[in-house]
Amino acid sequence: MAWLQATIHADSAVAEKLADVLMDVGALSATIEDALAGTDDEQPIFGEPGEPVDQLWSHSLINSLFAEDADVALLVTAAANQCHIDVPSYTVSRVEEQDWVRLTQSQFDPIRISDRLWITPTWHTSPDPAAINLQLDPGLAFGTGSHPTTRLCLQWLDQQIQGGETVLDYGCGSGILAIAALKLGAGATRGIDIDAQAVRSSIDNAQQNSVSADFGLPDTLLPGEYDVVVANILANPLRMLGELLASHVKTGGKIVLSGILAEQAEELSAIYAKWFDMDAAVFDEGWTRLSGTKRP
Ligand SMILES: C[S@@+](CC[C@H](N)C(=O)[O-])C[C@H]1O[C@@H](n2cnc3c(N)ncnc32)[C@H](O)[C@@H]1O
Repeated sequence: MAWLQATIHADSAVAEKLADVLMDVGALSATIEDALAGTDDEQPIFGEPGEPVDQLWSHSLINSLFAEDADVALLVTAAANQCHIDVPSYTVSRVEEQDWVRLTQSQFDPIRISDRLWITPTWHTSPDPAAINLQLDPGLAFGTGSHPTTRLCLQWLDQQIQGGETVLDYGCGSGILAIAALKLGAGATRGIDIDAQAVRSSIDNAQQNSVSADFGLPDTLLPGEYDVVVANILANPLRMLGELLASHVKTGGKIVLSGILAEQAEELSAIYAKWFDMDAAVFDEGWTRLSGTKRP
């Protein structure tokens, strides 16, 4: 089996509408990308939870798949007519069927966090069987270890967990931080997420790694103080959650915050300095980790 893929150059003002109409006229899929991705002129677009992104790239490409026997020229023309635009320039190529599972798996290699900590997909053998190995597959929840925000937190846990600490992972996603903390020797660990799918993924991933942590939605979090609270969420929720997160850290305990862009670090650090003696920020690929020690 094979498909036809049309790569369509679209004016950003109509790209979204054109992609929708392509689906209406018979495309099997239509995704919009930055036409300049991978070049010096690529345009990063950042979104925050609760702040919808209404921005599109200035030059967009629509990649649209059609059945092998579809008349792509006819369908693209019909879609352009419905959008009241000239037929855009496009190319058509043939996409052969592949072993998609194998292809996807080949894109995820084991990730080295430190000499002693690796994140390894279940279909790989661990590069260092003597190391602490988290077995984690890409799934429906954020947190495979490949993103700098997660890596920054994993590095902190790797360097700071001594053994026996209680840890709260707020915004647990795949559960990667809670699971890593346990594997590194932490004691009772709790993970919280607003997304029920993330809570389910965390429970599955903990089982996969033979560790036991409690995961739940925010309303399951009882008052109580932890030695460490780690939250890789994004600046906007972290601004609002300061009081709550601080209330869950013991005096002398640690807060670890990630998901913060470098330019947001100073402002976030000032907010959390209300409760914590803040450490110097650590940066990775434009992202920041903040940490601090709770004052009495
Ligand atoms: C960037 S992911 C981090 C996942 C994982 N902890 C990691 O480090 O890779 C952020 C997670 O926080 C969750 N989240 C966002 N806002 C939240 C909130 N207000 N309360 C709890 N969880 C939240 C999201 O659903 C998402 O799973």
